[in-house]
Amino acid sequence: MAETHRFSDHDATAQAKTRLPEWRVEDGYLCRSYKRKDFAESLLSANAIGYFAEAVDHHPDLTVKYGKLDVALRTHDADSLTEKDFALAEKIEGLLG
Ligand SMILES: C[C@H](O)[C@H](O)[C@H]1CNC2=NC(N)=NC(=O)C2=N1
Repeated sequence: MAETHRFSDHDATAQAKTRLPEWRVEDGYLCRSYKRKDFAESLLSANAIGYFAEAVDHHPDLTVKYGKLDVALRTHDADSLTEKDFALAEKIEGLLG
């Protein structure tokens, strides 16, 4: 099944480059930082991501800062990056990018 395909670091980096040019693969996580106006906007964006994450039962690490939201995705069940991470990152990008 496509969703359980484990991407090697090399393939994940290639996927990110073509599908999600603003994202990077770092320490086994698919990551992006979004600039926001202030803390309230970072928190609002984190909540919007949370809504999607619950809907697909896949949960990014979110770090809410003043003016910045850090997003990091990994499929812990597979101990790897998988299609689930890229699919959710694309949804997040459509929402916040
Ligand atoms: C049982 C449940 O579906 C799993 O524990 C899900 C929940 N959310 C998850 N989120 C992330 N990021 N990785 C996972 O492997 C994961 N597993």
